[in-house]
Amino acid sequence: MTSSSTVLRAGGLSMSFGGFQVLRDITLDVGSGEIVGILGPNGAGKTTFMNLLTGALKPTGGHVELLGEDVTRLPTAERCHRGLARTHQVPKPFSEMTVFENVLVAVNHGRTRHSDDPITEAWTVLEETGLARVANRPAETLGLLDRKRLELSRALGTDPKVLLLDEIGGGLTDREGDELVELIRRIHGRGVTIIWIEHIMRLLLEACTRLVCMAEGKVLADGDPHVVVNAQEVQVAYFGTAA
Ligand SMILES: Nc1ncnc2c1ncn2[C@@H]1O[C@H](COP(=O)(O)OP(=O)(O)OP(=O)(O)O)[C@@H](O)[C@H]1O
Repeated sequence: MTSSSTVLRAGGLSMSFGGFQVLRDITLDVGSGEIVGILGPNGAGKTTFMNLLTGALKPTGGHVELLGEDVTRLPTAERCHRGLARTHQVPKPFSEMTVFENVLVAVNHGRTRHSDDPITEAWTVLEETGLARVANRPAETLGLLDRKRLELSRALGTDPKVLLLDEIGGGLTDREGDELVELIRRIHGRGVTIIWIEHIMRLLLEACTRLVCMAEGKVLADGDPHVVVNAQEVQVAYFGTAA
């Protein structure tokens, strides 16, 4: 049974592509106010899992609950209106629009609550994510790091209750990584629950209250981040050898 503080629930989620089973019976409850990191080797099924949570893919088994309601059959846009936003591993902005316009679209069309002042709200997001300096540039002219910041900005523009991040830290310097952790903590401090898929373990250990390790489409370990990272089965799955 889902606890009253559970904001997102994967109930026995499975996914197959043709005869290839990518996810096997994944059950995960995410409570309000958690920052849950998800790590696992390439091909573990992390992005597929996120795609099932957001509705980009329909599961071959199991269900998804958002804020206590079954949303398994709802499309991505409807889940977004209910408070579930994501970033993509490969940024997907509206390329010919400016950075500001991209976020304005999110503010105007990604929320249930009508914004009385979408321009100020979009600007506030860009200031928070550090993109105000390039607000008037077409999105297609941004480098990779700013495209990732724009992914995050567009997600924040929808005013999410639950934010899913897919490898947003890749390619950052140590200092940029520190800034990202700080930003994610700030967003979390406003009451947003966060699920963060990432390969950079340092970032997850610094930011997350809980860590889940996936391998071969299953949850291998789930709990305190330092305990999970040091678990022998996680070391073997992730590094190929025990520490
Ligand atoms: N649309 C698809 N059709 C067929 N196979 C797919 C499809 N999407 C993903 N897969 C396969 O499912 C497996 C899991 O992929 P997924 O992208 O979810 O893994 P991941 O853990 O996110 O990996 P990475 O860390 O490399 O991003 C991989 O073997 C992948 O090739």
